[in-house]
Amino acid sequence: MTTTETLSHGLFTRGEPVSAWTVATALPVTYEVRFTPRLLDPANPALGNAGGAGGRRLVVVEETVDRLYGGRIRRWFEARGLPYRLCVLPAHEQVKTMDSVYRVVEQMDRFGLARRGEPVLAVGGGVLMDVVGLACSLYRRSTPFVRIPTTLIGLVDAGVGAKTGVNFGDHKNRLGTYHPAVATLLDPAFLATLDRRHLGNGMAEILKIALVRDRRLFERLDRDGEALVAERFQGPTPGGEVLTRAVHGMLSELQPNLWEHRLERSMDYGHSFSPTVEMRALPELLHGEAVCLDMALTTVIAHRRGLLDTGQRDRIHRLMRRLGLPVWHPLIEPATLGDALTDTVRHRDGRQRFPLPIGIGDCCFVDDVTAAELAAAARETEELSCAAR
Ligand SMILES: NC(=O)c1ccc[n+]([C@@H]2O[C@H](COP(=O)([O-])OP(=O)(O)OC[C@H]3O[C@@H](n4cnc5c(N)ncnc54)[C@H](O)[C@@H]3O)[C@@H](O)[C@H]2O)c1
Ligand SMILES: O=C(CO)[C@@H](O)[C@H](O)[C@H](O)[C@H](O)COP(=O)(O)O
Ligand SMILES: [Co+2]
Repeated sequence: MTTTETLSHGLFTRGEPVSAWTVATALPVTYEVRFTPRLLDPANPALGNAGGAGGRRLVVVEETVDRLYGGRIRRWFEARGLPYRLCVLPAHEQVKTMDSVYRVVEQMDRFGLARRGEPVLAVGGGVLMDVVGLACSLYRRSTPFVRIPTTLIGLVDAGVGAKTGVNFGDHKNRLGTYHPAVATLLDPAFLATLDRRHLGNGMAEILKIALVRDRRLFERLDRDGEALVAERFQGPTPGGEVLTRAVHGMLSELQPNLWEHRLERSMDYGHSFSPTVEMRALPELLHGEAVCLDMALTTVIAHRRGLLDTGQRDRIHRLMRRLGLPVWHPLIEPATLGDALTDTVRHRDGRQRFPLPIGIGDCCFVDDVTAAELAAAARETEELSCAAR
């Protein structure tokens, strides 16, 4: 058995007869998230430059978005004489499955996608982002893609992180990868056609960020949230600070722990019980609505623990209602919460690691929430919800 004295790159032996190797390397990842107004203006080159100019583009567009913007997208490419193919994909929670991923992979094969120089463009909401992202992370073991989010959740959350995924059986996001897009282009103009319910849905993920790390963002939501939803971020009420603070807050939390080696994650707030609740209610509840139910319950738990006062609890619930979001639902009950607790503990490697708000704008993590505490909090949340009607 030879003894290796020299250490080749990343391969370590210890000067003994070689029978075991340790391979260590780092995977450098850089990606850009940029506000890109007037994205579909043919004078704006961003759509074709993102991820590197040149080459053809496979453009995967969610079917509603194609109906609303597909003509402008086609005209953008044709005005510039750039070769492209547009693939229209139905993308909503009930088709967030591997079958949708395979549909994208089939289009990638038919297009004859080059491995590195032809990033796929994903244009749609969070479901489309997650499906196309997963297809790109699997295709030839990693294919670049560019995200163009068209919903509020997409703009501030699904479009800016590293996660891709689909549901499997009754389990939310059970299959997925960490595969950030090479670039995300944010154009709030897409919100002009987003319905009110989906705007409120996105506000829930912005409220998540505000409650655990950004009190000023909460103040902006409290002051302007209803008007921003009514105006779809296109009116006189200034929405730029809300969107910018939301994206900045998300990226500030994601960047240092992008692969989630640490499972105490403030961006998990609102996502301890919501995955189970969302999937059991499907298709009744949107993702953000389930997240809001989770936050309304955990706000009550935090209040019962003295982490925030009665005025703060009631102010948070009041804002949720003003944004058109639910504060309580029949699935917020002991059996469902118990099942959610069990699955979340598995997801967090054996501990609860529940983010709980401290006042408004900060959070801590706890591992000792009991079934009795959950049951009492669920009852109190229902009572508060009934009293507010
Ligand atoms: N990967 C992540 O980090 C991450 C983060 C947050 C949420 N998510 C996922 O995102 C999903 C929720 O995303 P979503 O709220 O965007 O839902 P969605 O993707 O289902 O889109 C919502 C609906 O809006 C329509 N739509 C999209 N853009 C439109 C526009 N500009 N105008 C009019 N209608 C438009 C679509 O047809 C769709 O029916 C969930 O599956 C959630 O798990 C992922
Ligand atoms: O919903 C998502 C991601 O899917 C985000 O809004 C959320 O903040 C976080 O990423 C949570 O960690 C939930 O993500 P997941 O691992 O359960 O998919
Ligand atoms: Co979420």
